[in-house]
Amino acid sequence: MVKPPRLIAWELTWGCNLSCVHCRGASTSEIPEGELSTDEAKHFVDEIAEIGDPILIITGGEPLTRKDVFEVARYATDKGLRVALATNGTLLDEVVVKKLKDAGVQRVSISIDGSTAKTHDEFRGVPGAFEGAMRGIEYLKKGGLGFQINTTITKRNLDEIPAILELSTEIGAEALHIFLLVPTGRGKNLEKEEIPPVEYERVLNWFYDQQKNVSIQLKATCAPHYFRIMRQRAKKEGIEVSVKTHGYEAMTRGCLGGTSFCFVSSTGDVQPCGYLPVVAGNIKEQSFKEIWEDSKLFNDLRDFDSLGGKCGKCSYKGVCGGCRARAYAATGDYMAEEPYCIYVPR
Ligand code: HEM
Ligand SMILES: C[C@H]1O[C@@H](n2cnc3c(N)ncnc32)[C@H](O)[C@@H]1O
Ligand code: MET
Ligand code: SF4
Repeated sequence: MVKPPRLIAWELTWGCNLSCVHCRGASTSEIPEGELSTDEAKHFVDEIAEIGDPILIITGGEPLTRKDVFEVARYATDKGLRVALATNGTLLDEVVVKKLKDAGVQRVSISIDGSTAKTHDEFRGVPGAFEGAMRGIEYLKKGGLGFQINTTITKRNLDEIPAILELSTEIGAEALHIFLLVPTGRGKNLEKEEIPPVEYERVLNWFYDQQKNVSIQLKATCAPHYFRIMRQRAKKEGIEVSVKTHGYEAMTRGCLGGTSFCFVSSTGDVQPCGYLPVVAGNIKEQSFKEIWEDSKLFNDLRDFDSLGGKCGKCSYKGVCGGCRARAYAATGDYMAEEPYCIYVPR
């Protein structure tokens, strides 16, 4: 039996008020064609609830540009899903925060891609984006809604990551989740902004060390090599990786796409993640259950022994798996080896 997903990121709309250089989405101010209607959105929630009770991350585009976001969130909460909202923060105010709370939203993520307004605004394409996000965070705090910071690491902000961690702690974030740039969507020509593999190794080792120094939760998302590094470091320290020593990170793995996570686009395409533009099926044409359980794409991704190149030979393939989106961006084959890993399997 195929286990249901534990986490679904749902691009409720691709409409957005910012224009970030790296965005995986189309994210324009135009009204997207073929976007799920409110009824279709609710039907999708019904289908998810039929097979499980995952964390549902309502994302975008900018989900707060869609008027029925609260109605859809409420509906999902009532169906027993744990709802989180991913936003750039600029459209939050007192009323919006109250509506999110009333809809049962449990946590909000705010994207911060620079420790200063200059870096963040240049990244996000709109002056005032940083100030808007900080203002949004104040509203969340006043309204008593917990939040986490999501940061995408690129060459531009690599040196600011320690300052972003400090800022996240200072402003009272519950967690800092780091993402590593995937050159896809509008960011597809940003290969030159990806940090080189040795820098990945360095920043992820730094991240491992920080978990011992700070009280907020740190999580490496879209950085599958972290889970190898965690085990290599623990081995050196002479400790076993367990929930007791490494918390939640001990129970999860690098790439979750297709095994316990999937992404659903604004038009209903089901993908392993938002950065991998390969479609398993569309929920307007097939049931979500059928797509999740039976599609070739998801079944390929569940078979770690079919991974190509060095990922297939690696003893860490069970805990890492490489970034399938980066492999696809580099080669056109989503099962190919992760191109940004320096580890040589023995
Ligand atoms: C509860 C609050 C949380 C929020 C607000 C949040 C937010 C996000 C966002 C915004 C994304 C990117 C999705 C996208 O737009 O493509 C994401 C991705 C992801 N998150 Fe979280 N997250 C939360 C909790 C968690 C937890 C508890 C986990 C534990 C497994 C998790 C694991 C992931 C994974 C695996 C991805 C996949 C990224 C991808 O492949 O597209 N998140 N999360
Ligand atoms: C939902 C989160 O995904 C990030 N995000 C958007 N596009 C990309 C990309 N191409 N690569 C990595 N992260 C990305 C956003 O900055 C936000 O923090
Ligand atoms: N627009 C939101 C953000 O910037 C969520 C989706 S980003 C692809 O965090
Ligand atoms: S990353 Fe988020 S805020 Fe930025 S353009 Fe994309 S959807 Fe909009």
